[in-house]
Amino acid sequence: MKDITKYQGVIPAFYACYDAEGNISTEGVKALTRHLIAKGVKGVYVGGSSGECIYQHVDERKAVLEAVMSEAKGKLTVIAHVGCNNTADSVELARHAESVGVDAIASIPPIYFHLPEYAIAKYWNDMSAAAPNTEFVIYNIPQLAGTGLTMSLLKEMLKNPNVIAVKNSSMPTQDIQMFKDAGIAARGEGNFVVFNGPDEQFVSGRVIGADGGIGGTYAVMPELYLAMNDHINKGEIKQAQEIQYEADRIIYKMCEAHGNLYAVQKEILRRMYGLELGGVREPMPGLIPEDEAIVAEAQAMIEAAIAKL
Ligand SMILES: CC(=O)N[C@H](C=O)[C@@H](O)[C@H](O)[C@H](O)CO
Ligand SMILES: CC(=O)C(=O)O
Repeated sequence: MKDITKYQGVIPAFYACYDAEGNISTEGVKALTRHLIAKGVKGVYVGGSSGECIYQHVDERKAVLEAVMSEAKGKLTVIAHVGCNNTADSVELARHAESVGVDAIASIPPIYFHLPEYAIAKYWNDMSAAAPNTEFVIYNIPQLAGTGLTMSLLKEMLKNPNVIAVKNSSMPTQDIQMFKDAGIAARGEGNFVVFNGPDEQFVSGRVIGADGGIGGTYAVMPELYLAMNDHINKGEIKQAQEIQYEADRIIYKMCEAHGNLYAVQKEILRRMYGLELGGVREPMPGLIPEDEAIVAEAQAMIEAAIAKL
């Protein structure tokens, strides 16, 4: 039996942390890691979409993961997203992730070219072979990757015993149940995990069977997701739903800015906790002066929602 309890809970997607010049700030990475440990989250998902992985070099991604591990080892479940869109770099990151002791590696499928399933499976399995003692999480995010996880591809991947989970960011919550059923059919109850992706439906995802969630807005308001998760564990759906509605309104507010959602969230963390995590890398749009009111309003909404818990 695998130990899947380490994946059951609230796992914030880690934000890219930059200094004033836009270089990786390992100090920022460490500070954000300590901040999330203090908030009581289950783990972190490093180097995914929120980590701006597609805009970072291999060496930068290694430095980020090493800085996370220096604070998180033994305290958090660490899942390292290692996909780079070419096999060689992804394999290098997978090997590195295992060497620093992560719990799992994860990857999106190759993006841009729509490759056949056998090529996607080989891409993932090559990474997994470079981290043979590390569990593997399939990241399904069809609206951004341009390729969706099919049942035949999942079944092919389930032949690899390291494949422990799907992080599902597609919008139909029924996909969670479908992937989980297939995983359990292959591995047995308690041996396969599905993570909820869309934060806006964390409660629905958990209710239909997601074991936990990995999300891009957890780090800015972990209290809300931790409370939703606790309510769901106790069967208190109405209370969980009320917090979900608040979280969704906050997300919609943050998305009104000209600047990218991650830029908004990092600015809110700076204002609330003094965390200096920088902006976002171009071509993602940064904050502009007109975003001030939206940032302030979103921060006030977060503070009010936390105060109500
Ligand atoms: C499309 C996308 O980026 N999805 C993320 C991961 O699943 C979510 O966590 C979103 O960041 C979140 O739901 C806000 O829209
Ligand atoms: C949101 C998320 O899961 C990611 O950053 O990849």
